[in-house]
Amino acid sequence: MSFKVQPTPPARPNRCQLFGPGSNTKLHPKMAASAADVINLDLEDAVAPDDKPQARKNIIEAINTLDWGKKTVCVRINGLDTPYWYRDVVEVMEETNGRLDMIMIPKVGCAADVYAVDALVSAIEAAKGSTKRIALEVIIETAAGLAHVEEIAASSPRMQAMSLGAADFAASMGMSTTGIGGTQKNYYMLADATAEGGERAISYPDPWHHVTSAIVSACRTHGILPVDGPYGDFSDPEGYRAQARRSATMGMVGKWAIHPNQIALANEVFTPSEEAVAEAREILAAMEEATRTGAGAAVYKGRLVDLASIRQAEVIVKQSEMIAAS
Ligand SMILES: CC(C)(COP(=O)(O)OP(=O)(O)OC[C@H]1O[C@@H](n2cnc3c(N)ncnc32)[C@H](O)[C@@H]1OP(=O)(O)O)[C@@H](O)C(=O)NCCC(=O)NCCSC(=O)C[C@H](O)C(=O)O
Ligand SMILES: [Mg+2]
Repeated sequence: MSFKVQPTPPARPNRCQLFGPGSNTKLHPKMAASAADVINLDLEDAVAPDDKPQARKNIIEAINTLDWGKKTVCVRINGLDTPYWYRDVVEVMEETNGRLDMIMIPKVGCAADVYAVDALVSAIEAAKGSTKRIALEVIIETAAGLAHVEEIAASSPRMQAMSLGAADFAASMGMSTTGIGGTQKNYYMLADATAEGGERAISYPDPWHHVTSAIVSACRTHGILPVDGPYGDFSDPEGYRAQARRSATMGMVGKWAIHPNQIALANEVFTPSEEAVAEAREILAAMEEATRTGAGAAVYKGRLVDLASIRQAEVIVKQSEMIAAS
């Protein structure tokens, strides 16, 4: 272990982030009543340019009047390369009544992008005399975002979460796909022609593996929640579940939903199952017994468990306890 202790991320559930355009007021009460942990009211790509001013007003109205329960309420502002973003921050922060929790910055490419928003947010908080500190979440969805992911994670004490935006990421990287998340039909492995059995098996690796791993590593280093972004085909629950399971296995804590039928899937995958929690507790018990007898390792169901297994098991138990307490 490094002398620098790995910081713990914010202890709040972030299994599902439900998105909805600020321009579609019909969706806002449904979002508030949903089972998502985080709500992302969107001013960016789901809102047409001419609709941005009205979308800001709608979002302010929704934040001020709807019952959001214990949800984390977040507004996605426009990118820093647009003329919209500063008014997004100013209007939403000045005209909401304290229920806003977080601002999401899309297409972040370097730490200075976060610094700029942090400066504006700080000035508005000071001017309002607000004691609540608005958190920041960023989306890694450009080549520059990936190249600078670690400095972005370290950019501000307001940083709470970092999401992967698969669609913009694919575009920025020049990837030959229009799919949003999931495996891609032209990204496949073909078994060696000389392999036994005749038929050449096809498998589909995860094209998002590298950026997912980079986000998780940057987030874990700096105590931030790593989150998987959208899965565009909301009529494909199995595809969503498979993508979410891969992300969870890689260390992400949740995933976006762009349609209500994805919420339960995210909550299912990112809530440790009773079976997983029971097994983790058994591993902890086995290691406690081993430690008591002076051994550094033990055998659990025919496999080795050691001190690292304690840390792995604790991740599952702590996550389950945090979700139960929320
Ligand atoms: C995608 C949609 C436009 C589909 O909407 P719709 O045609 O209304 O779907 P349904 O008829 O199947 O809806 C069934 C009921 O569910 C309600 N609904 C739909 N969407 C939502 C929602 N997001 N939150 C809450 N409730 C919702 C409908 O009103 C129906 O209700 P009822 O009539 O009472 O039965 C729509 O789902 C939508 O707008 N989704 C959000 C799109 C969005 O925000 N996109 C931005 C995020 S993804 C992104 O930006 C990419 C990323 O940045 C990247 O780069 O990867
Ligand atoms: Mg995007």
